[in-house]
Amino acid sequence: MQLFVNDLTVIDFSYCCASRGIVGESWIVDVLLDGSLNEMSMVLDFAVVKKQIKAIIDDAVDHKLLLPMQENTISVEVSENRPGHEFVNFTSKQGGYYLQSPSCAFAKIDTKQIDIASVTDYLTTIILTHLPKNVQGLTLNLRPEVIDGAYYHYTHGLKLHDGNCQRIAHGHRSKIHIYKNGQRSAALEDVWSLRWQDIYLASEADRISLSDIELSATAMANLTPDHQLFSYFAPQGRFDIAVPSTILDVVDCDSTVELLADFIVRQLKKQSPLDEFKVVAFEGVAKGAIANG
Ligand SMILES: Nc1nc2c(c(=O)[nH]1)N=C([C@H](O)[C@H](O)COP(=O)(O)OP(=O)(O)OP(=O)(O)O)CN2
Repeated sequence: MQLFVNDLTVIDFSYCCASRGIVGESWIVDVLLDGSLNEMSMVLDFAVVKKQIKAIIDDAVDHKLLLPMQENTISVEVSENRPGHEFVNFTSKQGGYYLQSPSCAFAKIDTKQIDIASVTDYLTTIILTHLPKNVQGLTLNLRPEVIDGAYYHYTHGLKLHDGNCQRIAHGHRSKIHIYKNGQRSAALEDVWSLRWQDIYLASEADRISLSDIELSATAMANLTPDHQLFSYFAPQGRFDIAVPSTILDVVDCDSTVELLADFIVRQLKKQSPLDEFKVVAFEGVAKGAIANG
Protein backbone atom coordinates (compact mmCIF):
# COMPACT_ATOMS: atom_id res chain seq x y z
CA MET A 1 0.00 0.00 0.00
CA GLN A 2 1.24 3.52 -0.74
CA LEU A 3 0.37 6.79 0.97
CA PHE A 4 1.24 10.23 -0.36
CA VAL A 5 1.28 13.82 0.85
CA ASN A 6 2.07 16.36 -1.82
CA ASP A 7 3.32 19.84 -0.92
CA LEU A 8 4.21 18.63 2.56
CA THR A 9 6.47 21.62 3.09
CA VAL A 10 8.86 24.02 1.41
CA ILE A 11 12.48 23.96 2.47
CA ASP A 12 14.12 27.38 2.33
CA PHE A 13 17.87 27.18 2.67
CA SER A 14 21.18 28.23 1.15
CA TYR A 15 24.03 26.06 -0.03
CA CYS A 16 27.67 26.33 -0.97
CA CYS A 17 28.24 25.86 -4.69
CA ALA A 18 31.77 25.85 -6.13
CA SER A 19 30.74 27.85 -9.20
CA ARG A 20 27.81 30.04 -8.01
CA GLY A 21 28.94 30.80 -4.46
CA ILE A 22 26.33 30.76 -1.67
CA VAL A 23 22.95 30.22 -3.32
CA GLY A 24 19.49 30.73 -1.76
CA GLU A 25 17.02 28.00 -2.73
CA SER A 26 13.43 26.87 -2.09
CA TRP A 27 12.26 23.33 -2.84
CA ILE A 28 8.78 21.93 -2.43
CA VAL A 29 8.68 18.49 -0.78
CA ASP A 30 6.26 15.66 -1.69
CA VAL A 31 6.32 12.42 0.30
CA LEU A 32 5.36 8.87 -0.73
CA LEU A 33 5.35 6.06 1.84
CA ASP A 34 5.25 2.30 1.17
CA GLY A 35 4.04 0.00 3.90
CA SER A 36 1.52 -2.35 5.38
CA LEU A 37 -1.52 -1.15 7.31
CA ASN A 38 -1.20 -0.62 11.07
CA GLU A 39 -3.84 -1.28 13.76
CA MET A 40 -5.71 1.87 12.59
CA SER A 41 -5.75 0.54 9.00
CA MET A 42 -3.34 3.27 7.97
CA VAL A 43 0.17 3.23 6.53
CA LEU A 44 0.77 6.27 8.76
CA ASP A 45 -1.60 8.85 10.18
CA PHE A 46 -1.58 11.98 7.97
CA ALA A 47 -1.14 14.00 11.15
CA VAL A 48 2.15 12.20 11.82
CA VAL A 49 3.32 12.72 8.25
CA LYS A 50 2.39 16.39 8.32
CA LYS A 51 3.81 17.16 11.75
CA GLN A 52 6.62 14.70 12.46
CA ILE A 53 8.09 14.19 8.99
CA LYS A 54 7.87 17.92 8.32
CA ALA A 55 9.61 18.58 11.67
CA ILE A 56 12.41 16.14 10.81
CA ILE A 57 12.92 17.81 7.42
CA ASP A 58 12.87 21.29 9.00
CA ASP A 59 15.35 20.25 11.66
CA ALA A 60 17.70 18.71 9.08
CA VAL A 61 17.86 21.39 6.39
CA ASP A 62 15.30 24.21 6.65
CA HIS A 63 16.82 27.70 7.11
CA LYS A 64 20.33 26.26 7.17
CA LEU A 65 23.47 26.66 5.09
CA LEU A 66 24.07 23.26 3.45
CA LEU A 67 27.73 22.32 3.24
CA PRO A 68 28.94 19.68 0.73
CA MET A 69 31.63 18.21 2.95
CA GLN A 70 33.51 16.42 0.13
CA GLU A 71 34.17 19.80 -1.50
CA ASN A 72 37.77 20.62 -0.61
CA THR A 73 37.21 24.37 -0.77
CA ILE A 74 35.09 24.18 2.41
CA SER A 75 36.52 23.92 5.89
CA VAL A 76 34.67 23.89 9.19
CA GLU A 77 36.30 24.76 12.52
CA VAL A 78 34.87 24.72 16.01
CA SER A 79 35.03 28.09 17.77
CA GLU A 80 37.11 27.87 20.92
CA ASN A 81 35.72 31.11 22.33
CA ARG A 82 32.01 30.58 21.70
CA PRO A 83 30.68 27.18 22.75
CA GLY A 84 28.30 25.69 20.20
CA HIS A 85 29.53 27.96 17.42
CA GLU A 86 31.45 27.00 14.28
CA PHE A 87 33.42 28.78 11.58
CA VAL A 88 32.91 27.98 7.91
CA ASN A 89 35.47 29.02 5.30
CA PHE A 90 34.36 28.57 1.70
CA THR A 91 36.13 29.54 -1.52
CA SER A 92 34.06 29.63 -4.70
CA LYS A 93 34.60 30.93 -8.23
CA GLN A 94 32.71 34.03 -7.05
CA GLY A 95 35.15 34.64 -4.18
CA GLY A 96 35.61 33.58 -0.56
CA TYR A 97 32.84 33.54 2.05
CA TYR A 98 33.69 33.31 5.74
CA LEU A 99 31.16 32.75 8.51
CA GLN A 100 30.69 32.19 12.20
CA SER A 101 27.31 30.84 13.37
CA PRO A 102 25.79 28.60 16.01
CA SER A 103 26.34 25.02 14.76
CA CYS A 104 22.58 24.53 14.21
CA ALA A 105 22.80 26.97 11.29
CA PHE A 106 24.87 24.51 9.22
CA ALA A 107 23.95 21.10 7.72
CA LYS A 108 27.02 19.03 6.86
CA ILE A 109 26.22 16.69 4.01
CA ASP A 110 28.63 13.97 2.89
CA THR A 111 28.59 14.80 -0.81
CA LYS A 112 30.65 16.57 -3.46
CA GLN A 113 27.79 18.89 -4.38
CA ILE A 114 24.45 20.00 -3.02
CA ASP A 115 21.69 19.14 -5.46
CA ILE A 116 18.26 17.52 -5.40
CA ALA A 117 19.78 14.01 -5.44
CA SER A 118 22.19 14.54 -2.55
CA VAL A 119 19.65 16.35 -0.35
CA THR A 120 17.03 13.68 -1.13
CA ASP A 121 19.48 10.94 -0.03
CA TYR A 122 20.42 12.88 3.10
CA LEU A 123 16.81 13.44 4.17
CA THR A 124 15.66 9.93 3.25
CA THR A 125 18.33 8.36 5.48
CA ILE A 126 17.37 10.57 8.42
CA ILE A 127 13.60 10.14 8.06
CA LEU A 128 13.76 6.33 7.64
CA THR A 129 15.27 5.99 11.12
CA HIS A 130 12.15 7.63 12.61
CA LEU A 131 9.43 5.64 10.82
CA PRO A 132 7.48 2.76 12.43
CA LYS A 133 8.20 -0.84 11.34
CA ASN A 134 5.13 -1.15 9.11
CA VAL A 135 6.52 1.62 6.86
CA GLN A 136 9.21 0.02 4.70
CA GLY A 137 9.73 2.56 1.96
CA LEU A 138 10.01 6.31 1.60
CA THR A 139 10.24 8.34 -1.61
CA LEU A 140 10.84 12.04 -1.34
CA ASN A 141 10.26 14.29 -4.33
CA LEU A 142 12.07 17.61 -3.95
CA ARG A 143 11.25 20.11 -6.67
CA PRO A 144 11.64 23.79 -7.40
CA GLU A 145 8.48 25.80 -8.05
CA VAL A 146 7.67 26.04 -11.76
CA ILE A 147 8.11 29.74 -12.52
CA ASP A 148 7.11 31.31 -15.79
CA GLY A 149 9.01 34.58 -15.58
CA ALA A 150 11.56 36.34 -13.43
CA TYR A 151 12.95 35.13 -10.12
CA TYR A 152 16.06 35.53 -8.01
CA HIS A 153 17.99 33.52 -5.46
CA TYR A 154 19.02 35.45 -2.37
CA THR A 155 20.66 34.60 0.94
CA HIS A 156 20.12 36.67 4.07
CA GLY A 157 19.43 36.58 7.81
CA LEU A 158 16.84 38.36 9.96
CA LYS A 159 18.46 39.28 13.25
CA LEU A 160 15.13 40.24 14.83
CA HIS A 161 13.42 36.93 14.02
CA ASP A 162 12.98 34.68 17.04
CA GLY A 163 12.84 31.53 14.86
CA ASN A 164 15.32 30.05 12.41
CA CYS A 165 15.14 33.00 9.98
CA GLN A 166 17.67 34.70 12.27
CA ARG A 167 20.36 32.49 10.69
CA ILE A 168 22.67 34.74 8.71
CA ALA A 169 22.93 32.47 5.66
CA HIS A 170 19.56 30.99 4.76
CA GLY A 171 17.79 31.85 1.55
CA HIS A 172 15.07 31.54 -0.99
CA ARG A 173 14.30 31.26 -4.70
CA SER A 174 11.62 33.84 -5.23
CA LYS A 175 9.43 35.24 -7.98
CA ILE A 176 9.26 38.98 -8.52
CA HIS A 177 6.33 40.82 -10.14
CA ILE A 178 6.65 44.52 -10.94
CA TYR A 179 3.84 46.76 -12.20
CA LYS A 180 4.62 50.16 -13.71
CA ASN A 181 1.56 52.40 -14.01
CA GLY A 182 -0.68 49.33 -13.71
CA GLN A 183 1.11 47.22 -16.37
CA ARG A 184 3.37 44.21 -15.61
CA SER A 185 6.91 45.12 -16.66
CA ALA A 186 8.90 42.06 -17.69
CA ALA A 187 11.84 44.37 -18.41
CA LEU A 188 11.98 45.66 -14.81
CA GLU A 189 11.47 42.15 -13.43
CA ASP A 190 14.45 41.00 -15.50
CA VAL A 191 16.58 43.84 -14.14
CA TRP A 192 15.86 42.78 -10.54
CA SER A 193 16.22 39.07 -11.19
CA LEU A 194 19.64 39.79 -12.64
CA ARG A 195 20.60 42.15 -9.81
CA TRP A 196 19.67 39.59 -7.13
CA GLN A 197 20.78 36.44 -8.93
CA ASP A 198 22.73 34.39 -6.33
CA ILE A 199 23.13 37.50 -4.17
CA TYR A 200 23.83 37.96 -0.48
CA LEU A 201 21.52 40.65 0.97
CA ALA A 202 22.99 42.42 3.99
CA SER A 203 21.61 45.26 6.09
CA GLU A 204 23.72 48.38 6.46
CA ALA A 205 22.88 48.40 10.19
CA ASP A 206 24.70 45.06 10.62
CA ARG A 207 28.02 46.27 9.20
CA ILE A 208 30.96 45.66 11.53
CA SER A 209 34.61 46.71 11.50
CA LEU A 210 37.53 44.39 10.86
CA SER A 211 38.64 44.75 14.47
CA ASP A 212 35.25 43.55 15.78
CA ILE A 213 34.48 40.70 13.38
CA GLU A 214 34.80 37.15 14.75
CA LEU A 215 36.04 34.74 12.09
CA SER A 216 38.54 31.88 11.97
CA ALA A 217 42.27 32.52 11.72
CA THR A 218 42.08 31.07 8.19
CA ALA A 219 39.41 33.63 7.28
CA MET A 220 41.32 36.53 8.79
CA ALA A 221 44.37 35.56 6.73
CA ASN A 222 42.32 35.42 3.52
CA LEU A 223 40.13 38.52 3.82
CA THR A 224 40.74 41.07 1.08
CA PRO A 225 39.85 44.79 0.93
CA ASP A 226 36.96 43.68 -1.28
CA HIS A 227 35.25 41.81 1.58
CA GLN A 228 32.43 43.51 3.48
CA LEU A 229 31.74 42.42 7.03
CA PHE A 230 28.44 41.98 8.88
CA SER A 231 27.54 40.63 12.29
CA TYR A 232 24.73 40.47 14.84
CA PHE A 233 23.57 38.73 17.97
CA ALA A 234 20.22 36.89 17.86
CA PRO A 235 18.58 34.45 20.30
CA GLN A 236 20.47 31.41 18.87
CA GLY A 237 23.88 33.10 19.24
CA ARG A 238 26.35 35.28 17.40
CA PHE A 239 26.46 35.44 13.60
CA ASP A 240 29.30 36.86 11.47
CA ILE A 241 29.82 36.86 7.72
CA ALA A 242 32.37 38.24 5.27
CA VAL A 243 31.15 38.50 1.67
CA PRO A 244 32.93 39.83 -1.46
CA SER A 245 31.40 43.09 -2.74
CA THR A 246 30.69 41.62 -6.19
CA ILE A 247 28.07 39.17 -4.85
CA LEU A 248 26.51 41.44 -2.28
CA ASP A 249 23.74 44.04 -2.14
CA VAL A 250 23.58 46.14 1.03
CA VAL A 251 20.11 47.45 1.81
CA ASP A 252 19.24 50.36 4.12
CA CYS A 253 16.69 48.25 6.02
CA ASP A 254 16.19 44.76 7.41
CA SER A 255 15.62 42.14 4.72
CA THR A 256 12.07 41.08 5.65
CA VAL A 257 10.13 40.58 2.44
CA GLU A 258 7.96 43.60 3.33
CA LEU A 259 11.03 45.83 3.50
CA LEU A 260 12.58 44.30 0.38
CA ALA A 261 9.39 45.02 -1.59
CA ASP A 262 9.51 48.57 -0.27
CA PHE A 263 13.24 48.83 -1.07
CA ILE A 264 12.58 47.87 -4.70
CA VAL A 265 9.74 50.40 -4.96
CA ARG A 266 11.99 53.13 -3.55
CA GLN A 267 14.77 52.33 -6.05
CA LEU A 268 12.26 52.38 -8.93
CA LYS A 269 10.81 55.70 -7.74
CA LYS A 270 14.31 57.20 -7.61
CA GLN A 271 14.78 56.33 -11.28
CA SER A 272 11.28 57.37 -12.41
CA PRO A 273 9.70 59.70 -9.82
CA LEU A 274 6.62 60.41 -11.95
CA ASP A 275 5.64 56.76 -12.44
CA GLU A 276 3.56 54.59 -10.07
CA PHE A 277 4.90 51.18 -9.07
CA LYS A 278 3.55 48.08 -7.41
CA VAL A 279 6.02 45.38 -6.38
CA VAL A 280 4.90 41.87 -5.46
CA ALA A 281 7.98 40.33 -3.84
CA PHE A 282 7.78 36.64 -2.99
CA GLU A 283 9.79 34.99 -0.23
CA GLY A 284 10.24 31.42 -1.38
CA VAL A 285 7.00 29.79 -2.56
CA ALA A 286 3.44 31.18 -2.34
CA LYS A 287 4.05 33.95 0.16
CA GLY A 288 5.40 37.45 0.06
CA ALA A 289 4.60 41.13 0.36
CA ILE A 290 3.18 43.89 -1.81
CA ALA A 291 4.46 47.47 -1.76
CA ASN A 292 3.17 50.46 -3.69
CA GLY A 293 4.74 53.80 -4.38
N1 LIG B 1 5.96 38.88 7.74
C1 LIG B 1 7.12 38.19 7.58
N2 LIG B 1 7.30 37.03 8.25
C2 LIG B 1 8.45 36.34 8.07
C3 LIG B 1 9.44 36.81 7.17
C4 LIG B 1 9.21 38.05 6.50
O1 LIG B 1 10.05 38.52 5.72
N3 LIG B 1 8.05 38.69 6.74
N4 LIG B 1 10.55 36.07 6.95
C5 LIG B 1 10.76 34.91 7.54
C6 LIG B 1 11.99 34.10 7.22
O2 LIG B 1 12.86 34.79 6.34
C7 LIG B 1 11.71 32.69 6.70
O3 LIG B 1 12.73 32.24 5.84
C8 LIG B 1 10.41 32.47 6.01
O4 LIG B 1 10.26 31.08 5.84
P1 LIG B 1 9.01 30.24 6.28
O5 LIG B 1 9.16 28.99 5.50
O6 LIG B 1 7.74 30.97 6.13
O7 LIG B 1 9.22 29.98 7.79
P2 LIG B 1 8.63 28.86 8.67
O8 LIG B 1 9.70 27.86 8.90
O9 LIG B 1 8.11 29.51 9.88
O10 LIG B 1 7.45 28.18 7.85
P3 LIG B 1 7.34 26.70 7.31
O11 LIG B 1 6.32 26.75 6.24
O12 LIG B 1 6.93 25.89 8.48
O13 LIG B 1 8.67 26.26 6.78
C9 LIG B 1 9.84 34.40 8.56
N5 LIG B 1 8.66 35.17 8.72
